[in-house]
Amino acid sequence: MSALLEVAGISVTFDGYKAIRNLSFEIGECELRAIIGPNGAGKTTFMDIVTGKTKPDEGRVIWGEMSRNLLKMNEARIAQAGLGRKFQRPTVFEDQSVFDNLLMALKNPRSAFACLFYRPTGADRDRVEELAAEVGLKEELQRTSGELSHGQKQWLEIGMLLAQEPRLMLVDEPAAGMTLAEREHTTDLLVNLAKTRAVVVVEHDMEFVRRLNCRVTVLHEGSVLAEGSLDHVTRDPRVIEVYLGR
Ligand SMILES: Nc1ncnc2c1ncn2[C@@H]1O[C@H](COP(=O)(O)OP(=O)(O)OP(=O)(O)O)[C@@H](O)[C@H]1O
Repeated sequence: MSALLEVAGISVTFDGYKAIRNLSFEIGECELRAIIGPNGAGKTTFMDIVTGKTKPDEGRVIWGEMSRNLLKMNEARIAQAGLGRKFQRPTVFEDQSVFDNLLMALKNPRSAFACLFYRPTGADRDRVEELAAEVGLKEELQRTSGELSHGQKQWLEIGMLLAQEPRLMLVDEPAAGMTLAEREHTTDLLVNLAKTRAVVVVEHDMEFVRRLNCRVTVLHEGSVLAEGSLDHVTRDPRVIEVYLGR
């Protein structure tokens, strides 16, 4: 399997502290991957580098079959190239309905002129309904987004990200603050999404990661410490040491 995203030998230093050290990582098309690691392991910085928010001091970040160099692109161009990122805190427009939030997220022309005269087409409405069904919000389309539960807001934001048709979605701590039922829905949703695109989930909740039933990458001190199934990595003495030995 050829990689969709290839990160090779990246390093980043902040004020003399090496937050990422010679880190390499690959993910293929339609692969689901969990990234775990203790606080300060470099998970957020890693995602910042892949999405163009932070530039590494060294290394390569290569994307897609054309082997495009993401380090030469800014955040907006990286997003256009097909990398979508979902941050931990939902940022939906609370005063707007679920329908309108999804509609605004559709991949339509975004010039000021086009926005001013924008009227949704039948195809736009169908796509919004499809997205709502995909994330489990079909019954909530007319509700004001601010009324949704925390979990539902997260799903709405995942739907808004999906509207941009990313080939790789980076999802930061989706389970945080969710009820058990919401967590279960979210794992099913992510597993389903990874059937048609690559999904990277950064998560602390091990039960959640277990339910994802996917390959796991363990980061520690800015490098990959272990990789494999959750059972494989949690049996690794170095991983046990990092999580329990201090
Ligand atoms: N802008 C910055 N300036 C200085 N140090 C930074 C900066 N960003 C991150 N760091 C440091 O780099 C290291 C990695 O941080 P990062 O946030 O990537 O870890 P993390 O694995 O996401 O942690 P958490 O699980 O707590 O979110 C930490 O020691 C952090 O303090």
